[in-house]
Amino acid sequence: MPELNLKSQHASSPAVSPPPGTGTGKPLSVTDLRKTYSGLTAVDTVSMEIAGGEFVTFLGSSGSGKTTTLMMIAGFCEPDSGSIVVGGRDVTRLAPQKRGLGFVFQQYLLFPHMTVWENVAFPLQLRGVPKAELRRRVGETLEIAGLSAMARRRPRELSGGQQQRVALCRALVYRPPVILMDEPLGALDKKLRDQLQTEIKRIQQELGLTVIYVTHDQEEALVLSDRIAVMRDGLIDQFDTPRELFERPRTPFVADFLGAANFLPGTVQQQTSEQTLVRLDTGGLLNARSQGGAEGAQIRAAVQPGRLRLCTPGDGFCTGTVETVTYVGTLVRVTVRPAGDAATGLVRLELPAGQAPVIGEQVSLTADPDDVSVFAVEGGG
Ligand SMILES: Nc1ncnc2c1ncn2[C@@H]1O[C@H](COP(=O)(O)OP(=O)(O)OP(=O)(O)O)[C@@H](O)[C@H]1O
Repeated sequence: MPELNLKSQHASSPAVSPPPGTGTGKPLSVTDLRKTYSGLTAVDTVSMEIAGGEFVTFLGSSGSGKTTTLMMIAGFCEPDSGSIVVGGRDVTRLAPQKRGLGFVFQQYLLFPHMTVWENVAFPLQLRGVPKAELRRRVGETLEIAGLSAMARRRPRELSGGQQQRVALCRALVYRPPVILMDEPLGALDKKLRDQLQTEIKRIQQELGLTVIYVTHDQEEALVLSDRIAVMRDGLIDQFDTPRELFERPRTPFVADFLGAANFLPGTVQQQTSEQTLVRLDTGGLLNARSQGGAEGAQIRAAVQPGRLRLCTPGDGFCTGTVETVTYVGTLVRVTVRPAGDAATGLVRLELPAGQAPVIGEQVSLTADPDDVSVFAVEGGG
């Protein structure tokens, strides 16, 4: 893929000058959106406010309601109730083509008999854009996506990644106020995905687009998004920045889905307004910043593998024996069998490779209270 020099252009003049009033993404708000399919609730009162120019991702496991929510915003699926407002205009009952939104799906849906140029020009022709204007816009859009040299090719003469970029161009070319993308990189291999993620993010920032993106890939969501809505069973568990989701997960599901957290069982020993002191089932004491409930309440303390550290014996909240050590580039993944409680299970750590312990070594573990979240155990006092 040709390296685009959008960064340097960004400071002075954007690579594409957005037509007045249409180039920058518009805000979007969704209120109490709900959809059921013969008794099954696919989306359950989803509400959110998205700012103009924001990149928002719906992240969740299969069947959590991501696509249904996106399709309701797009207009391809009628909500049972709720409303959708784009740039101050209520579009809830409008046909998809009247909402003026752009779409990019996993299937590229390019016209096979048309060239790249013709595919990208198509939405402008539909809208009756004058020829000179059309030529300028198609040319600019292809350039942004690094496709100018391929304008005369047909889709079958392109790689999967190139075809997906054409699909992206087709959505970008008429500068919609919001672009909706449903797993657009789902069919591509990892390397191409990484490349295109960078391209999508760069173009989005360059043009100030509002993007709503659907994926079940946590890493992709973290790389691309200003904010992520983590969905489960048709509801948004948490809608926050990647950092907040990672550092302050509000539910065990978010802690687990975002970072494959360790969950350590214990009881609240002392609760102050600032901290929770937890007596772990393994015997040690662990401080957490978040609220854990009344003293004696059963909880689970969640901490991400990358936030655990090795420490000198006696300083940590738990000791244990190293069971596995796996090198992953500059990091090492370590599992530790904690002493004191067989039910706690293995604790997973991610350490800089230079700090790797050896299998069989006795280690002590510690964590900063800011990195520990505490969740009540349902029915647990
Ligand atoms: N047309 C339909 N008819 C009946 N049930 C549907 C229909 N579309 C979706 N569902 C159901 O609604 C729920 C949410 O589906 P949805 O496709 O929104 O989930 P998703 O999070 O996008 O999943 P995936 O990642 O697998 O695409 C699922 O239980 C699904 O089976």
